[in-house]
Amino acid sequence: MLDINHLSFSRGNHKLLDNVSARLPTNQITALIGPNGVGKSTLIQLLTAELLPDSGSVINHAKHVAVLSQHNQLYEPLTVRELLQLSHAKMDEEVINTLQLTPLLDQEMTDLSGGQQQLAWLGFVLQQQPDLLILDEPTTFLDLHFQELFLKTLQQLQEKRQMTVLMVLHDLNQAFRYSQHIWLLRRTADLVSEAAVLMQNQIDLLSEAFETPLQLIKTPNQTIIQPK
Ligand SMILES: Nc1ncnc2c1ncn2[C@@H]1O[C@H](COP(=O)(O)OP(=O)(O)OP(=O)(O)O)[C@@H](O)[C@H]1O
Repeated sequence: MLDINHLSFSRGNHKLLDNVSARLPTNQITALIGPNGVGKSTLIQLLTAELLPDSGSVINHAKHVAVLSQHNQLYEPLTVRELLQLSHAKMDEEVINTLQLTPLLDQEMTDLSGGQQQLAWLGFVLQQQPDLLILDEPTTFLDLHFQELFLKTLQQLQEKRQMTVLMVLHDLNQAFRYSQHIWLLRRTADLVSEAAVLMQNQIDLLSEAFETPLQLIKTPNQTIIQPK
C-alpha cells in the first residue's frame, strides 16, 4: 500500500530522517509515535507529497488517500450534513450511525463542541471511502470521552472496511490499544517498526526514545505503560 525507501530529509542542518525504509502494514492501524519535534508531522507531509525528500522515495499504491489533522478549518459556515455532502454527495449511513452524527446533521459546525466537530471531520474523510487514511494527532484537543469515542469508532470502521490507517498519537497506551502496529520515530532520525504487543524490550526502547523511564503495569484486564 505504502512503501518508504531510503528516505532522508533535513530541515536546515537538522537531520530528521536518515535513510529510513519501512512498509506500512496494509489493512491495519499503525500508530506513529515519537517525542515532540522528532519529525512525525514532517514524515506525514513526505508521505502525502506535501514535502519532497532530500533523497529516497515514497511509493504509494493507495487509490484514495484521505488526511485528517488535529485542526481542521471551515472556509464558510456549514452544517454537519453540508460538510459530509461536500466530500461525497451520497451520505454514508454506516459512517453516520457509527459516529453518532444523526442528531447533529442539521446543526452548524461552529455550534458543536470540539469533540463533536472532530467526529464530523472524521465522517468527512470517511465519506470519501479512502483505502489509506492518515491522521495527524486527531485526538489532541479532545477530552477522554471523545478520545475513546473517536478511536473506538475509527477502529470499528477500519475493521469493517479494511482500510489502511496511519495515525500520529501522543498517548502511548492509546497507541498500543488502538493499533496493530507501531512506528517509533527516534531522535537518531530512524524509524523502528514493531507489532503493537507490549513487552519489556519495547518499554526499554520507548524509555530511551522518550528520554523518560517507563514501566509496564499488568492488571487483570490489560497491560499499561506508566512513567516510573
Ligand atoms: N515549516 C517548517 N519550517 C521549518 N522547520 C520546521 C517546520 N515545521 C517543522 N519544523 C521543525 O522540524 C522539526 C520536526 O517538526 P515536526 O512538526 O515534524 O515534529 P513532530 O514530531 O510532529 O512534533 P510534535 O510531536 O511536537 O507535533 C522541529 O524541529 C520543527 O521545529
